[in-house]
Amino acid sequence: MTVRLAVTGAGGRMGKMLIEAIAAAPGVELTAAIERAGSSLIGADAGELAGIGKNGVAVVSDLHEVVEDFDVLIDFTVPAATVENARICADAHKKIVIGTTGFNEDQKAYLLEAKDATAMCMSANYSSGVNLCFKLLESAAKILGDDYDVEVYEAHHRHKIDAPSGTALRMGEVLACALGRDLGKVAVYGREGQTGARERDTIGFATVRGGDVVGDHTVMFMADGERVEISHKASSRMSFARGAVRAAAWIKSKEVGLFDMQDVLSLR
Ligand SMILES: NC(=O)C1=CN([C@@H]2O[C@H](COP(=O)(O)OP(=O)(O)OC[C@H]3O[C@@H](n4cnc5c(N)ncnc54)[C@H](OP(=O)(O)O)[C@@H]3O)[C@@H](O)[C@H]2O)C=CC1
Ligand SMILES: O=C(O)C1=N[C@H](C(=O)O)C[C@H](O)C1
Repeated sequence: MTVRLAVTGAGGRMGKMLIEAIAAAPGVELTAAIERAGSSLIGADAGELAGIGKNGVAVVSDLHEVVEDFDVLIDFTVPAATVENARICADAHKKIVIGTTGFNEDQKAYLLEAKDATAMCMSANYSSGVNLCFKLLESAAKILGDDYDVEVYEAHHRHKIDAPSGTALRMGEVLACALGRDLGKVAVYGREGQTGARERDTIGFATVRGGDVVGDHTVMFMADGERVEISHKASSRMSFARGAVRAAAWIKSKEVGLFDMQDVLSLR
């Protein structure tokens, strides 16, 4: 049976890409598109908005209005909006795929609670390539161990509002877990001034913002005499959108619980 999908943030960079990806994927259809109240896009045709021609789905401003019209919501917006949308989905027992990054601790705790009421998939990155990198990083960290200094670099477009990227932070978590460290204690978010020599167990993060960079991530494992780098470079948001649509089709059959793209790709 066709899985009915809704997209919040329909006019955003990822929203438009998701509408296009849904139109191209088998077994799914777009049945609702939502933008923020007051947006000039309310009432527009979602297909036209995404540049793929009319699809007959009008953009609305209130998720409640269309909550019975879809099976799974795909949400790539901002943290406050995602938390509110997750609450509405949990109350209505609708599944949700979350791509938004930059949540604070309270927002994360709230989302963790919502998993008891519905099935949620939450990933900082829905591309298959990045999810492969998470596995490679785990292996590399276990094999290279404490003899190598580990640092995470990321670059994104000038419009990105959170830093480090959700993907970089997830990479940090994967590395810390594989190395038996607590990321909260060992993370260093940028360096400036008289920092002193690098402390052995730290995991550093470096952030670059500018232009139209879709998303670059590199983890460096550095020792005396050699360096290993594991890199991913996204050149189109379609890689994220296809993954999120795949996750939405996958999560339709789940009842409750919190999942991520590693579950969808059977990488656990
Ligand atoms: N997990 C993954 O694979 C990926 C995650 N992301 C994440 O997805 C999120 C969105 O990225 P991107 O599409 O580039 O961002 P955009 O700014 O292009 O899109 C965000 C959308 O959310 C809407 N929005 C903003 N504030 C609110 C609000 N308060 N209530 C309802 N809607 C709101 C915006 O509307 P308006 O324009 O009117 O403000 C816009 O349509 C980011 O957190 C980003 O990090 C991005 C790519 C991949
Ligand atoms: O904001 C973006 O653009 C992206 N955000 C995600 C993140 O924060 O990791 C994923 C991707 O790199 C693009």
